[in-house]
Amino acid sequence: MSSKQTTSIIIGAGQTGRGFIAPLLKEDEHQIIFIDKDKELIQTLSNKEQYKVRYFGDKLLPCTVKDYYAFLPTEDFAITAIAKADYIFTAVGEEQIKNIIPLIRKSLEVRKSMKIDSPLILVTCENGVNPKKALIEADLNKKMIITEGIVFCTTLSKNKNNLDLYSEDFDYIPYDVEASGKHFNLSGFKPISKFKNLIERKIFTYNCYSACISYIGDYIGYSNYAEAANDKDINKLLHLLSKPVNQSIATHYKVPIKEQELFSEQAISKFKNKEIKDTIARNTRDVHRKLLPNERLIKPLSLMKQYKQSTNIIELIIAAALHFGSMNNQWTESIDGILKNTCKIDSVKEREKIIQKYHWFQKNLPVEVMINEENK
Ligand SMILES: NC(=O)c1ccc[n+]([C@@H]2O[C@H](COP(=O)([O-])OP(=O)(O)OC[C@H]3O[C@@H](n4cnc5c(N)ncnc54)[C@H](O)[C@@H]3O)[C@@H](O)[C@H]2O)c1
Ligand SMILES: O=P(O)(O)OC[C@@H](O)[C@@H](O)[C@H](O)[C@H](O)CO
Repeated sequence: MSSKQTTSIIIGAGQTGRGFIAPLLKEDEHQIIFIDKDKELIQTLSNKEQYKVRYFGDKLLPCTVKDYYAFLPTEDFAITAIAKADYIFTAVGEEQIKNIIPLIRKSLEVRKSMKIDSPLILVTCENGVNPKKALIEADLNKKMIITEGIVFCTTLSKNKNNLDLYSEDFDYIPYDVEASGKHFNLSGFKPISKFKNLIERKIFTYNCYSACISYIGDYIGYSNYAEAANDKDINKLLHLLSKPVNQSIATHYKVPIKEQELFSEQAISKFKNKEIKDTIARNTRDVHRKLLPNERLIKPLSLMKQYKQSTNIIELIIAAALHFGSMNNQWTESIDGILKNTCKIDSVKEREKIIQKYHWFQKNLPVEVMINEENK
């Protein structure tokens, strides 16, 4: 296909795949092949032959990504390309990982028939505490190296019809070196030991705050994410939320409190940065996923309980997420049913506490009043 040294497949040619992972892979070394289930996107990528990634604040020169191929997962070219590849990076969303298994299985069979002995390396680049789980359960780790990366970088596309994107200037993806069993010889990828701790801290700090900003921001009426993050009441909430988040995370993951506080401050200052034109809509997406027990809201709640921290504010954010789901017709069950069956909160008393706050949102109570209630 090409004379470049390394063939790298990016499954998921959306914001992160196209705008963050592709520019990280050095153009002169990597033959990039995008695989995406969106037919229109694949057609546009193939027709336009190149696109630009600009950087928030416009202080850096844009990067042009070109000389790539783009296929649908159903095309034979996709199977052959994966069969011959060195690396696969996924950026499809954690819940979509299970759907790429048949494609990878077929490709591994073809790889075997081609007698390619070198190991195929897959790095998930998804938000979530265990994105590789479905791949391991499908036993794919016996035939390839599977590891996880963390995406700290925000990358946004304007709309579906425009390939160009805006991204933060982030030059690496931390990856789990223990799971991969080796250091990759890849610039842009940084080996991390005790990776599970870092990915969990990231989801329970950064993404927990992002849920606070976006679900409360949506309730107040914001559509611009940074504007919501700078709102006076949301700031107060972030301040109140960060205390139990930092205490419980520092204790649970055995990191110095100062280190966790710095991590937390970095998250808040990123989200308040008005140069990053993020939207409330992108951050509120998939509310059901965000309410799962191992996710950004329920897991911090259980850590706070475990380490005897105040749970008032996180309960309020959970209530805001439930309210968002109701307003957007996301539930077929009662709120109690969601708390019991999706969030897996067994205690009736605890569910009642959250439902009471959910009613505050249903009654349109001002956020300031809710904060005062919580601080009584
Ligand atoms: N965009 C960001 O700023 C950002 C930041 C941190 C983490 N992430 C994470 O990166 C991942 C991707 O997010 P995104 O923002 O790029 O989403 P996105 O919706 O922009 O892109 C996802 C792409 O994956 C494709 N896709 C979905 N299922 C597929 C499948 N089964 N086979 C092939 N293609 C499939 C979609 O068609 C889409 O083009 C998510 O896990 C997200 O949480 C994104
Ligand atoms: O991508 P999601 O839907 O899991 O979460 C939305 C945001 O919280 C997320 O994309 C953050 O902006 C990103 O993880 C940077 O911290």
